[in-house]
Amino acid sequence: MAKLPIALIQTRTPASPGAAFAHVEPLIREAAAGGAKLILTPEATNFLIQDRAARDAVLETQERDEAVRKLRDLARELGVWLLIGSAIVRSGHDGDDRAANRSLLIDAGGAVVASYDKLHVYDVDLPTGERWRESAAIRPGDGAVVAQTPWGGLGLTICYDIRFPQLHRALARAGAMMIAVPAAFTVPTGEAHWETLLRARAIETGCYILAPAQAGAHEDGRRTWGRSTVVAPWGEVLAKLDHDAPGVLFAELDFEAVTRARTAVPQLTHDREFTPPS
Ligand SMILES: O=C(O)CNC(=O)[C@H](CS)NC(=O)CCC(=O)C(=O)O
Repeated sequence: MAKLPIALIQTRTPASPGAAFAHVEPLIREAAAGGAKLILTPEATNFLIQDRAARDAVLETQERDEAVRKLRDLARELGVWLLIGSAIVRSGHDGDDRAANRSLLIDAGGAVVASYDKLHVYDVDLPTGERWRESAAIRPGDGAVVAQTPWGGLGLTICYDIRFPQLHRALARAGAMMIAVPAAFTVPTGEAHWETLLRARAIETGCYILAPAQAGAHEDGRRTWGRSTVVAPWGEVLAKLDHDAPGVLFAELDFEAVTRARTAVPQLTHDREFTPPS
């Protein structure tokens, strides 16, 4: 099969959907002009805000969110597939006013062809004093998704999901050849864990890992790690933005590398049932 030219977009997303679209649009145009057929953006592409009241003031449904609508039009105009790594949108669940942290896969005609709500939410107290309670504002999803693309299965995950290897294994066993890991990693955990986690998930699954990241000092005062990365199925870093500025990262995926990795080490067929430790 022919090789697939892709691009990861690294963003420093602002705090409103209008500004967020204006920020990401030229980067996506650059990616398409460079030949990418599949373009992936980070977690929280439609706005990045910590403050709950400020977030609620701009929160919209997936259909009404300004950035999501304009990104769908842009995918159609450019004739590319676009993974909105995530958009923060109304979850649509009665009696739960929390949002969904949702990946949306847009086809080259602008249609939403797959969506995934982040499963694992980031409730963590870091040694640096940074405190995160994502569950207060985000309703976690409850299903895993392998989206079908013209090039093969694309497993959908978001950020903190990278720490749960069983999810990735399930995606690979269900046909994923690539796994998306759109992120907004914190700086201390990015420095210590980011590349190692991405490489480990690639090695364990024999999938390409595509990890577009939020980067740098955001409007709302937070800092994210950046370092958007593509890892090949054998575990080597194929491409990386080694900084925390916005940018475009190009790579070419060769799915024969998936077959080669899985033939060399057929671990996905070697899972065993076992008695749990007591
Ligand atoms: O809330 C938003 O606007 C966007 N979402 C995030 O920033 C999320 C939840 S707070 N961040 C992570 O999952 C970081 C994970 C991480 O850093 C790790 O696993 O170490």
